[in-house]
Amino acid sequence: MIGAIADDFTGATDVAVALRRRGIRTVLFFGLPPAAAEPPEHDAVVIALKTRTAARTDAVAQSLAALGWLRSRGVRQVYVKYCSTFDSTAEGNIGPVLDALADAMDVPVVAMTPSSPEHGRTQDNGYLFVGDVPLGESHMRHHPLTPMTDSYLPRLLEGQSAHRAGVVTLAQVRAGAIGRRLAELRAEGVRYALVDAVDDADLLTAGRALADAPLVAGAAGLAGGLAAAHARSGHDHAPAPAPQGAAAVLAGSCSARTLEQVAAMIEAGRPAYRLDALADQDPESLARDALAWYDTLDVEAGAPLVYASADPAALRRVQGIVGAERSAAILESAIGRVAQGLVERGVTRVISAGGETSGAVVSALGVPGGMIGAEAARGVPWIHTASGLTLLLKSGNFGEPGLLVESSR
Ligand SMILES: Nc1ncnc2c1ncn2[C@@H]1O[C@H](COP(=O)(O)OP(=O)(O)O)[C@@H](O)[C@H]1O
Ligand SMILES: O=C(O)[C@@H](O)C(=O)COP(=O)(O)O
Repeated sequence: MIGAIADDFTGATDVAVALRRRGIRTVLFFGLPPAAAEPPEHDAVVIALKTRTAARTDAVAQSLAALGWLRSRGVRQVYVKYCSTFDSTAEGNIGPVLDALADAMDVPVVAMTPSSPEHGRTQDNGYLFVGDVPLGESHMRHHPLTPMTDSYLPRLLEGQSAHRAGVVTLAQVRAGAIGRRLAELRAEGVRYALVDAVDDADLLTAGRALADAPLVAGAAGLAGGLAAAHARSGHDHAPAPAPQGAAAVLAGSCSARTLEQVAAMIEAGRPAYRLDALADQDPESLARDALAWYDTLDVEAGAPLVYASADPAALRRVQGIVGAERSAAILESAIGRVAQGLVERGVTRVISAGGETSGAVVSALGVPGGMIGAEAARGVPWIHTASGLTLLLKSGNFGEPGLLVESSR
């Protein structure tokens, strides 16, 4: 059985659906599952944590607790899911969490890659690319919480870890030499092996080579490679019907793709309300005003959008005046409260854009987990919860420009 520990909620849905696509029955928990949790029959568990930007000690403690839960359930392989754009700060948590898990599991070498070619993320010679652009020159340099300005993965990881990092080159991957290279790195005392992968075939090769590794890390791409190696069936599941019910969209991502999707909602004439942390720094009153606006809407107007998303210039202005962490915390808290208010008013389909934002929404709604349903976009599945709510937690950069409009019809 595979057990994945994801550092944010959208990443968790992304890795869960990568497993499910290969016929692996996957249960998703938001937060640490209770000790006595009895999920339906499954082959994989994904535990969604909100540790990407948490304090280090907290991120490590939560990840170790998740490891303990997974081990108590007999998990054979642990997968640490981080972002395909390696989102983290210099004080970030990818290194410390991996250090702690590898120590706890006594694993000498951990292979990993953020490569996810279907989303345009590829790793070559240890450098991460977003499309044709090195990560540090991509739009990720403007991220509100984890601006990425370096593209060389071993340096990024070593900056956060007590251990050294090396590369398994594309030539070694394609020559079937991953195992040999891992043994070499281990002999040199290098703990982390960043595996080059520029297409899906490379990820399948890596998945086969790592099928028995106790601890592996990366984005959803390599999890898909491992899933293929463990697959119950080689086929995608038949698409389930898209959910129905009153919908609302909440957007807190400032990623380039989300900005396009927010603009598409506004262009489509959907009612849209902007949460402005410059005008009001009290999450409670921000949310109260947004809900008062919602109460005036005509149901015929279509599913509404409540958003904080801002372009890089507007974001810099807010962060300069209110502070980056403070403005993010205010807006996440406000969006969580809006989500609660919307559900109290009868919304049953909650669509949320952004990883941190989705964590805030799901936590405010108190949803313990769910089953993975149809994909509204690649890596963006509907999540069916026991309470009857359906959730779409969209990674900031995922989905076509029309995704928010279409999923909320
Ligand atoms: N206008 C804004 N000013 C300051 N921070 C913002 C603004 N809009 C959103 N944020 C914050 O930016 C962060 C975006 O992160 P996240 O939701 O993870 O998006 P992504 O998936 O694109 O990384 C959130 O913490 C959110 O509250
Ligand atoms: O790996 C990815 O790109 C996603 O699964 C993911 O983690 C995205 O995070 P957010 O952009 O913060 O939603």
